[in-house]
Amino acid sequence: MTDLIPQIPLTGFLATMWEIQADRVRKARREAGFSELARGVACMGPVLDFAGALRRQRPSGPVRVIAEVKRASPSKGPLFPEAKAGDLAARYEQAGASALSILTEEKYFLGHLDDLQEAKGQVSLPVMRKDFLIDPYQIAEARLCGADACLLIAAMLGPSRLDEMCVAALEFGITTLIEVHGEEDLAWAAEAVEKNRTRRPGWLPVVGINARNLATLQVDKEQVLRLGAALPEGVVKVAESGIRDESDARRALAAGFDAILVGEALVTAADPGKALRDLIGL
Ligand SMILES: O=P(O)(O)OC[C@@H](O)[C@@H](O)c1c[nH]c2ccccc12
Repeated sequence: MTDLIPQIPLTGFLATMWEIQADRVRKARREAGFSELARGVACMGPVLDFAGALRRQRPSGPVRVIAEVKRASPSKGPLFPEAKAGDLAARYEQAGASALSILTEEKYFLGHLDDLQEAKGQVSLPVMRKDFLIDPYQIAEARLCGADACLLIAAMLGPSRLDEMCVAALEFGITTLIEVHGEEDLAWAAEAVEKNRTRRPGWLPVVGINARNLATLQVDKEQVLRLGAALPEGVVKVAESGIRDESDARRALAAGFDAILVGEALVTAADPGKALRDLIGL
């Protein structure tokens, strides 16, 4: 897969982001080719079990939280621009996070791949690269920077590219969090999950429902609860975006989600560790 053209028509923020990512991949490839990266990946140690860390063992168990390092967002602007990824990651771990999400997108989220490496060096939790990944090259990059998992946005990739990215992730030994927002991309995700299960029996899929539509950046919290019920069986279910307090977390749990992904409410709190502890109810 060397072409960097969207497989499906993209609008709004997703279209803008595709162009930015395609540029980044072209530039990065000039510095280090794909085969060079793949060789590096082959020398990496084992990954941590991101999916297993999120699955709730009993229905009454505490909510699993993926705590996010996010300096800024396209909708709100700067949130915690001076955040140190390693420090924040360590505070999240101490406060009881089950896994971490590290935004590596530079232009709108003020993240960097170095943040991933820095966070990974400070914690023993599974860490996910959160970005708008469009090419297997970026999955190899994630793995080389210590990621145990990476985000795949179904509405950005379309069905066949999503599947190709899943194959690359399996190859590089990294877990995927497949993110959906609506019914169409949910169907693509379900298809990709089924194919991957055939490729790797026993593979535990992780699917996230994002309350935010990434083309328009609008949030619809009810949509998450509705679509949660439509997720296939045997999938680790993650509710993403707009979760601010314990009542939001409780609603996600009641709707059958295993885990929640929280960024803004933590990074904008005076004490992110305390905000996380309150959310988990420890
Ligand atoms: O900051 P919030 O509202 O708690 O949301 C976190 C996370 O869900 C959000 O950052 C996110 C979800 N999907 C994404 C895709 C790309 C970038 C960011 C995201």
